Amino acid sequence: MDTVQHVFKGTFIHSTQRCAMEVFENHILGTNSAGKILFFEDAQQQTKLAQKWAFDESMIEELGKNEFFMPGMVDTHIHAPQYSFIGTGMERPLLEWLEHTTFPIEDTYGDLGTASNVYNSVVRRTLKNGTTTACYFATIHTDASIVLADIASHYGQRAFIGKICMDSNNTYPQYKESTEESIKETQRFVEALNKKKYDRVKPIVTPRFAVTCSEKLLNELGNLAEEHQLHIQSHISESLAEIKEVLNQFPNYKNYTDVYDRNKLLTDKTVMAHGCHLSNEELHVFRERGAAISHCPNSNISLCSGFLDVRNILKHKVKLGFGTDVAGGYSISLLDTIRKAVETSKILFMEKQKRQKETNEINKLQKEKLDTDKVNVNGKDSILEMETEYKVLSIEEAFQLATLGGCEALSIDHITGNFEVGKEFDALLINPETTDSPFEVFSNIPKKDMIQRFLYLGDDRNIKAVYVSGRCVVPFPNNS
Ligand SMILES: O=c1[nH]c(=O)c2nc[nH]c2[nH]1
Ligand SMILES: [Zn+2]
Repeated sequence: MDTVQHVFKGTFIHSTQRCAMEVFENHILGTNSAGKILFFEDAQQQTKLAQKWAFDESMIEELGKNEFFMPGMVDTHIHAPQYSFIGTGMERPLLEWLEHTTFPIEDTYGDLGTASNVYNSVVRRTLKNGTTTACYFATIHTDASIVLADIASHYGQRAFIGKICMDSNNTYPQYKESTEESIKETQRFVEALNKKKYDRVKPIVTPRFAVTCSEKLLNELGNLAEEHQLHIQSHISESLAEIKEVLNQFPNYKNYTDVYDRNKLLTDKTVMAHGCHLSNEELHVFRERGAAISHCPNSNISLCSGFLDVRNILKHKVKLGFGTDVAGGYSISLLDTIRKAVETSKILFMEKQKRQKETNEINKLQKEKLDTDKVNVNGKDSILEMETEYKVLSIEEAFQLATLGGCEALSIDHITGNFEVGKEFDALLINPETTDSPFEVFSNIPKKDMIQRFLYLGDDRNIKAVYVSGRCVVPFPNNS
């Protein structure tokens, strides 16, 4: 029989595919030595569960009155080396920002000391802020990318690590590799990570974006991913200038999505960052392939790239997770992403409302004109089509996307993402009443309101502990 490792009692919140947020008060959850959830039931079943699973009731860890567990958050898109310049240099649009800020700094990561220092910081900082799974871009340097994998594994973060591939760079030519080198080094990187047999760290094939990749490179990377059944990540349709560049570089392709799709880079293990300007036709292809989008609202605003219409992505049933996109995004916290995603959706809502009002007014004038002129021929064609009702992304839906949604996007939702029995326990213990909490909990506040307040106002001071696969990884052990 499974040995019980932890038993927690108190309030738990999580999402399922059908329900954005479920709150379970007075519940009891047990994990085994493999970090999997053995039981999750009403605490009235405590004695029965203790007998069934042969644990002593004195081992139960009881949560404080307003404390609760939530699933760990999933950052589906983050650039580890860019953490060194987070919060600076965002006055330029994407392509200029890459040329002037990003490429020159990433180019220095051939130095393992630099890499080790920054990668230690970014893994610690993300974990402390509740990122239990991170999907990282590193740089083109293979050995430094292996260092990132070692560090993520050392701290117990669940991670995908990508050694960046790019064989063309018109704006900063010293930062690139030859096509052959890029493929050979990706193979070496994948082999090195596989050899290490990490528990929860995996390689991910990472063409930077079509702008810095030749067709041959994209093609070979697609073959490699197919042969070894690997995950894939890249960027797509982030800014209009980028799309123009891609259409110029790849004249024989129908659109940006087609460039990745015809090179086998759009699979059910693919996560593409941004997608702000994807057409509905392209979203259909995403849906058919089972490929995911990483929504990075902080970066989309910071680099003035565009607004992603989350509602339209969900309507097309494309898998969707959240990304901080550090350092195009200036915050490593997914709580910030949750807020920016809701705000972006509200901005789109207001824009649509304004358009609807104007459409109404035009239609009214048009109708009056038709009536007075008694013009009937094709009269209906003059009436503008009304937008159907637009529903703003709720804070609960944003919570769902930051947790279970991220796991779906990375195709690990069968492993973790909520508190279903059998899944690995990736979780955050939240204390809304910690002494230096950035918000107050007044007495008798309803639980749902307190949770909302944490999502809008909380930060790492409220994250008392972080668990990945049942192992407590924050607070950090004394010697690490
Ligand atoms: O936000 C972004 N950050 C990057 O580093 C990058 N590279 C290509 N496209 C990109 N977009
Ligand atoms: Zn990015």
